[in-house]
Amino acid sequence: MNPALELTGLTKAFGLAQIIRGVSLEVAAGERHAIIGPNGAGKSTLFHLISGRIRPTSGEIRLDGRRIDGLEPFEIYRRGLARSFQITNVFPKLTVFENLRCATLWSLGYRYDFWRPVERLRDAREKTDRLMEEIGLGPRRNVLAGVLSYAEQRALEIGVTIAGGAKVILLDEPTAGMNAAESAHAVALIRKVAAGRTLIMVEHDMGIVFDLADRISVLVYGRIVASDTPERIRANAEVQEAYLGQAAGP
Ligand SMILES: Nc1ncnc2c1ncn2[C@@H]1O[C@H](COP(=O)(O)OP(=O)(O)OP(=O)(O)O)[C@@H](O)[C@H]1O
Repeated sequence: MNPALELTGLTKAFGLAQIIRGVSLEVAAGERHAIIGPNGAGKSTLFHLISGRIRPTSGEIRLDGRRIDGLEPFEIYRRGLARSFQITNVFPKLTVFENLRCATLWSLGYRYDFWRPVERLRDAREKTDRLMEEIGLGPRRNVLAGVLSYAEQRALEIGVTIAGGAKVILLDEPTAGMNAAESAHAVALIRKVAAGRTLIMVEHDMGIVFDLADRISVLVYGRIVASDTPERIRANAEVQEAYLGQAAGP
């Protein structure tokens, strides 16, 4: 079986600055994979490369065995990889339901079309309702997104991300800015939406990373210095030295 996502010899330079310096990584289907590393290591750049926002200088990216490097972000999205963009996907003056329906309609192939058949709209409504329940926002159905709590907005944002039926989801710091209770709630949600999907996340909170991830890759100055189970990463001396320090020590 192909890995869900495979990076081979990936590099990215901005001018003379080599930011990603030969990253090879396989993420299995269904895996929850975390990418950690110090500030400036290149984690966001790696996400930009995978999601098509920027193109690699060299190397290859495969989604379920098929090359995606060089494709536009919307083409990569259509092939089943979606990335959360932290709030920016959410329209504040639309309700929770309307936000999710927008994303669902788009994913079902609706564009502005006067003649669209009503049956398919019913499909969209049902799909939207299921999605809203999945992310736990059923009780907030008719609330404007702009007045949701921050954590609820992040949940909505995850809903918008998965609306298109993506099999691989990239989450960029999904608990950033949350208090402990909100983070715990977000972790439960991530666990739920990750079921049956492949998840790759960048997260700074080591408690969450070690709790959620099946495997962890440590990126330091544009190179993966270790990629392993949480237990082995915790015990890895090079990782301790490069990044974790006391924070995740045994
Ligand atoms: N468009 C760009 N042009 C030039 N340099 C860039 C560009 N984008 C990122 N960089 C540089 O690449 C390096 C890695 O940045 P990146 O944001 O990927 O790191 P990161 O691991 O996500 O950091 P953080 O944990 O702080 O978010 C930084 O030194 C940054 O200044």
